[in-house]
Amino acid sequence: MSGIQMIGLKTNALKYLIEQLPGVEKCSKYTPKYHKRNGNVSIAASAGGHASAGSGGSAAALAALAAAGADAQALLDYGSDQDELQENAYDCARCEPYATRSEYDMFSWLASRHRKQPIQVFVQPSDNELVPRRGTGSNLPMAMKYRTLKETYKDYVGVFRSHIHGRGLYCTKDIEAGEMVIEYAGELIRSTLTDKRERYYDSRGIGCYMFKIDDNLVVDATMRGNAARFINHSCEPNCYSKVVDILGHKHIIIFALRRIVQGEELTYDYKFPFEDEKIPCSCGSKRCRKYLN
Ligand SMILES: C[S@@+](CC[C@H](N)C(=O)[O-])C[C@H]1O[C@@H](n2cnc3c(N)ncnc32)[C@H](O)[C@@H]1O
Repeated sequence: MSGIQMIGLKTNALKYLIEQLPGVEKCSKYTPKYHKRNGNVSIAASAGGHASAGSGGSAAALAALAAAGADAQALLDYGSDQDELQENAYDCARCEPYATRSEYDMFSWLASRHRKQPIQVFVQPSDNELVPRRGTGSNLPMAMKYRTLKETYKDYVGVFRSHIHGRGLYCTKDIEAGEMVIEYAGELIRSTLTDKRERYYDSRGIGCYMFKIDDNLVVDATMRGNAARFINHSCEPNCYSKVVDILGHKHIIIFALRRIVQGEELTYDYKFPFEDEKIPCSCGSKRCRKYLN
């Protein structure tokens, strides 16, 4: 098998596409099969590009081309009036950076509208139905519940595009009231460091994700964290956050305020302090306070 065959250049579908590339008319040694020069088109180049087989093809092709009208002609003319092809500044289109993505936001793809969100399924369990538990809402010691949470939380949550803001965390499997949902994980830092870090993140255009534990400690989830950092605020939330002492260490745990069904966005009240510079709230709840702070 020749190299040309191996990369598929002998397949008709590829020939059909390549012959439409801008600048192709400059390949003087190549005779186009489908997109003949000067608008002289073969059968397969008709209208939608679907090859019509059989002998009466040329008449059908002409009819189809006439039906396609200006569009087909525009396709054939494409590139013919371009004198020089532009060189790619990065040598190759594959090396070109994405123009629409923020340079430092590694997770902007999570908000893609092409990521299918979990479908909401409202099934109320009947009173005598045994609700499956995963040991994060039971009367077990906090350390045991926390261990179960670490092992299971990824089965229950997922990050998707949010109607509230950017990305949000969604419930992918029903969660019972009182259960641990996820830990707000990150780097535990002294609060004296936060201003310096915030300035650094701002200067680099990096979105800053921090959660205050108390006056001395802050969890910085900006560079090292988990999906909890994508939880949006709601004035009527379905979760709440609580600082929990587990074996002598402080952890921020997000708990379910009520039963949450698959497909619901998880939210908690940020309880931001009142400030003059307002952040408008878009939680959309009936009891929305209009601002986050
Ligand atoms: C921890 S992030 C939440 C994740 C964020 N949606 C993202 O995609 O990165 C917190 C920021 O999200 C925005 N946000 C969260 N909840 C909001 C709400 N209800 N209304 C408006 N903006 C909100 C605010 O800019 C807030 O500072």
